[in-house]
Amino acid sequence: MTEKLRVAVIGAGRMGADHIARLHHRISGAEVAAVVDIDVARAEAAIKGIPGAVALASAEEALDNGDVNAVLIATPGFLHEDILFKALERDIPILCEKPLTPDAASALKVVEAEAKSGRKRIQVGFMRRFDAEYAALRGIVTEGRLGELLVLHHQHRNPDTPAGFTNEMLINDSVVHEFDAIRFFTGEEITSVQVRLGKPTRNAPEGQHDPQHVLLETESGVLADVEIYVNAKFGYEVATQASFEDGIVNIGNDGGPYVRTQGRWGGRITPGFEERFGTAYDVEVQAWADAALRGEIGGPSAWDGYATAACCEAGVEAQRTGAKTAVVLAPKPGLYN
Ligand SMILES: NC(=O)C1=CN([C@@H]2O[C@H](COP(=O)(O)OP(=O)(O)OC[C@H]3O[C@@H](n4cnc5c(N)ncnc54)[C@H](O)[C@@H]3O)[C@@H](O)[C@H]2O)C=CC1
Ligand SMILES: O=C1[C@@H](O)[C@H](O)[C@@H](O)[C@H](O)[C@H]1O
Repeated sequence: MTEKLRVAVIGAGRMGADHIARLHHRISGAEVAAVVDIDVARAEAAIKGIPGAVALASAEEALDNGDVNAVLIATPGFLHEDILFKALERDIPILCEKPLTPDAASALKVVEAEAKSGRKRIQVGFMRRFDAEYAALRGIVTEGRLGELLVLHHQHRNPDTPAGFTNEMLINDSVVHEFDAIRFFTGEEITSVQVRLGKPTRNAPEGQHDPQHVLLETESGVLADVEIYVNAKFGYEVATQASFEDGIVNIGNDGGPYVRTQGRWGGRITPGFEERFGTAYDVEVQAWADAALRGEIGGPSAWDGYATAACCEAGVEAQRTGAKTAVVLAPKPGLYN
């Protein structure tokens, strides 16, 4: 049995660099063995101060490296499929940043390949499941102490978007987390998606309609709505209000110390996802490492990656047509039950 994960991190950009620091400083049972980036200077900068780590220019090279026994994929989503297949072939633990792949057909191919192998190796980076408040809301649903969950209201607000963030990316990059969170809270699949485009902000770049309102339904009829607003300027805020038969639960609203000083009162809004979900990412990666050392996964599976990809596909179609669009899933392989 492996005693330590020797991880190849593929992609050393915003998220990859954050995961490299986490693996190096805070995660036990796992170390950075290699960092891959097409921008080799970036990979070299990322391994500085990490003894024994090497900078490489391709995922193939990393996966062929005898010192590597696990992989964390943090390249843009359209590059995930190829690396996933190579890593599955090597039968090593995989933590794949969301999205699993950018479309349902390719995600299903990954699910089918893993199911054929008979063992789950892929964990998908839906870190919100590891946030204490998300887990608490899921706990309230499963305990049933507030009765049935009826309606979910989600807000997903980013201060701004990186260059090249397209209209579809509001769904594929951002709302994908809400699809997963709604599936997580309810324990159900999403059955339909509708997208409404209202009055846009002047702060959105050319070609991007922001904000958007996404309306969803789950198998038992729970209704959910998501305000996705990615040029909201004021800070990074991701919150949910859940209506139950016997109560209302809010998570993700500004917490932290409420300070009164020098004639002012208030707190701080997190500037980005690294700060808002920093602890959740730590817990996520630790859960992955612990489970991988037991030969298991410790969080959302390739099926979750596939199901959310199918929601995104319906969402992008709904963005275009404005119509309520069904989410149709392939039969779930027994491995994921
Ligand atoms: N869970 C979460 O909250 C978040 C997840 N993500 C996900 O993380 C992944 C990476 O996103 P970011 O770090 O924001 O992107 P980024 O653009 O900052 O970084 C991507 C890196 O991959 C490198 N790269 C591109 N092609 C490559 C190739 N063929 N081989 C090796 N390296 C290559 C780029 O040079 C760059 O350094 C995406 O899947 C994204 O959806 C991103 C932000 C937050
Ligand atoms: O995954 C993420 C980004 O890719 C995405 O662009 C943001 O909207 C999300 O809040 C963040 O968690």
